[in-house]
Amino acid sequence: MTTRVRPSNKRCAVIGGSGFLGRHLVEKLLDRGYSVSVFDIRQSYELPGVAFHLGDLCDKQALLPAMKDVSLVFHCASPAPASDDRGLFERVNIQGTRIVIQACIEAGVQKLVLTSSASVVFEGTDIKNGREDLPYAKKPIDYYTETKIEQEKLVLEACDKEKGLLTVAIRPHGIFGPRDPQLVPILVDAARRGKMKFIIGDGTNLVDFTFVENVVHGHILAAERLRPDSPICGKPYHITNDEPVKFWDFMSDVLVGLGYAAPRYHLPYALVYGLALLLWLLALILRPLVSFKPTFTPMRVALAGTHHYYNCERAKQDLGYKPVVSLKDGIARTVQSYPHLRQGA
Ligand SMILES: NC(=O)C1=CN([C@@H]2O[C@H](COP(=O)(O)OP(=O)(O)OC[C@H]3O[C@@H](n4cnc5c(N)ncnc54)[C@H](O)[C@@H]3O)[C@@H](O)[C@H]2O)C=CC1
Ligand SMILES: CC(C)=CCC[C@@H](C)[C@H]1CC[C@H]2C3=C(CC[C@]12C)[C@@]1(C)CCC(=O)C[C@@H]1CC3
Repeated sequence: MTTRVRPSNKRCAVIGGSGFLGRHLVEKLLDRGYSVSVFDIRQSYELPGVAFHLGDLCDKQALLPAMKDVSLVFHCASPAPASDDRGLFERVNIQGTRIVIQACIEAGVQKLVLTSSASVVFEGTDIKNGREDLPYAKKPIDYYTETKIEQEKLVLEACDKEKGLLTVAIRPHGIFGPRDPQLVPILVDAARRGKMKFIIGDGTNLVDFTFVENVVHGHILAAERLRPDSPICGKPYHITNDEPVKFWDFMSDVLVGLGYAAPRYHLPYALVYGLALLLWLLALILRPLVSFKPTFTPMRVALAGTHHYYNCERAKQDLGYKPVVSLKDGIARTVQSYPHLRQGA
């Protein structure tokens, strides 16, 4: 008779562990005494106690060694939203996630925690205090969102106590913090090119921006509370800073903190959205001839000009979640961490 070795509770794998969120998650898991395998297409750092497995998550044979003797898998890999590559999003976020689930089952993994996104319910119009029971976006605003929806459905539907795989999805929103490759660098690049003088709309729209350590905290709570008898199995959870802020106040705080001027002049939302749509279409048509990436994509304009903030009461109730870093401290720590992006640097 063969006895199956039950994977140790403190052994986990982070798919996408070389990324912004993934690396913060790995660091916190190590602090908490986990041993960690990272699976990613690239290795962006080295840390004692972390075993790197390089490969594409669409390749099950490459994934399996990273899941050996692992009881818990975090899946936080995705192509960057800015890539706007439909084929890539479908391959990685949909087909790849199916493969991740199959690999978890084959490897005897007991828990799978997906990093989804609160944007799975966002269609470009206001969301105020949105709860998890809002329907998925029927008209997702871009391919990234479209495939994040399918990815979340796949993972939550895979929750099967009989088969021994428990799943949960974390839906963060607007993650920011040290080493973020997206929000602050894109913002500073736009400011340096003189494109951050304008406020889109009246500037009163409230949005969630979530400090990365709060997102990590939500993931770890979910992983540790995920048990066959817990109410969290197969459910999505909003994880935010629980401090909705005016989009343009947040942008101004980051810009001013880095020595740039805050945006001042107002432009009508509909005009900017229309222009962004036109530019996006133009870029699509001209793609075979010239490649240019507009800074103000329809998705970014929609995010900059509408309310989108989410209620995280369910995470508080079921996970015992409470943000560990305030927005003010998060912004201060973020600004401090980018000396090379300061005005004049
Ligand atoms: N940054 C944000 O504001 C938000 C991010 N999310 C989600 O959080 C997760 C992490 O995002 P970030 O850390 O911001 O992105 P990131 O781009 O820094 O990290 C993603 C990682 O996934 C890896 N990856 C991509 N394709 C892969 C593949 N085929 N096989 C293996 N690894 C692959 C990349 O190499 C990268 O290291 C993603 O699932 C994203 O959808 C959700 C809400 C907001
Ligand atoms: C229009 C403008 C002022 C752009 C500069 C900032 C933007 C780059 C960010 C503002 C909100 C951010 C955001 C995301 C990416 C970066 C921003 C557009 C996400 C799309 C990342 C992936 C998600 O799942 C949702 C995020 C929502 C907020």
